[in-house]
Amino acid sequence: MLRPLKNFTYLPLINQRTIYIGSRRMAGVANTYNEPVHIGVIGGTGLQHLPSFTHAATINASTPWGHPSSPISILHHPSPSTGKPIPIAFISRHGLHHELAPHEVPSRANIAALRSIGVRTIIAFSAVGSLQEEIKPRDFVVPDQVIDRTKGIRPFTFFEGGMVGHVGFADPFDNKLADVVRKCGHRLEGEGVVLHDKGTLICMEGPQFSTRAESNLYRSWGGSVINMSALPEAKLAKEAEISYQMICMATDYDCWRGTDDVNVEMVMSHMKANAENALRFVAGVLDELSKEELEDLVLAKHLEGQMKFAGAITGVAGRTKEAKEKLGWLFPGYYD
Ligand SMILES: CSC[C@H]1O[C@H](OP(=O)(O)O)[C@H](O)[C@@H]1O
Ligand SMILES: Nc1ncnc2[nH]cnc12
Repeated sequence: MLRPLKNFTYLPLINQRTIYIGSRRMAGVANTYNEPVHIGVIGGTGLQHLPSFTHAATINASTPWGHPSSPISILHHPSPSTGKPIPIAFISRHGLHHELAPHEVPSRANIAALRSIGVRTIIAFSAVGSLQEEIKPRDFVVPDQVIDRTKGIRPFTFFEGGMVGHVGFADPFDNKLADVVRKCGHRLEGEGVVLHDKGTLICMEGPQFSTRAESNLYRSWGGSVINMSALPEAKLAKEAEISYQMICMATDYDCWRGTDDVNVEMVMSHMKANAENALRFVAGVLDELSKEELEDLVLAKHLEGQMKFAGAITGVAGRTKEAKEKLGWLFPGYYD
């Protein structure tokens, strides 16, 4: 069994009386959850809900970096080994109705809110364009590298305003978690799921799609797939000592082929047609992560404490009160 974290801090909660599951409006779901939740899922385009899970609570979180993209839904996933419910925290990246553009997603609030309720492992889902012929629309990719083509307009770090931190980002995703995700994806192969084990993900600024010249440039760099959402999400997860892996589903060939240029309708129709596989993939990963032998991975024991030192480069005399307060909220006890 996963144990409660030490130093667990509860979120300030705001009363909420109404929650949404799928298209159903439900009243009376709890607005607090008194156990730590270790696994988070961030749903992207076309994956705004995880409808097959039991909805245990809806948390309206507030962080020093604002409110997350959506209320956090606490979902119960039955552990395949014990049958006991494992709680999962779900956030819809673009809001409950896709009202947030990629550059408007409050990634710091999303990551900070998830960490504050105990989350140490995040599975993030994304609809991506394919930059390679062999990655066909509806194929899944577990990327292992990222090229940053955002434009510096999104807040991208927790360490600023009087406390400097430098975290390693050579591997933007968590290799151990990636292995679990790949294993689960391969189990579904032959049932309509095609999985590519690796890939370089280009994260562009958007919200406009790429020009043809850009698309060809990214191909010449060895890019496999493209989206607008991996960054700063993956950077912030790394800073927050959270094990993070993105699962990508190709929805188009961007515009490099010269025919069938990407548009929103194309993305949504592939997402809709393959949503069942996407949900099965995520559920399979959650099944696996619920196993007792993966407890240390789920708790990201291998990352624990790394920011104590990475964030202590600023001498005590140089630290501002505001930075100390904000980082103290994220990492209770680290910089006392
Ligand atoms: C609707 S097409 C562009 C949009 O789709 C992807 O979203 P997400 O990564 O959240 O699934 C892409 O990153 C863009 O935000
Ligand atoms: N071609 C594309 N470019 C950027 N983000 C995307 N998301 C889905 N398809 C995309």
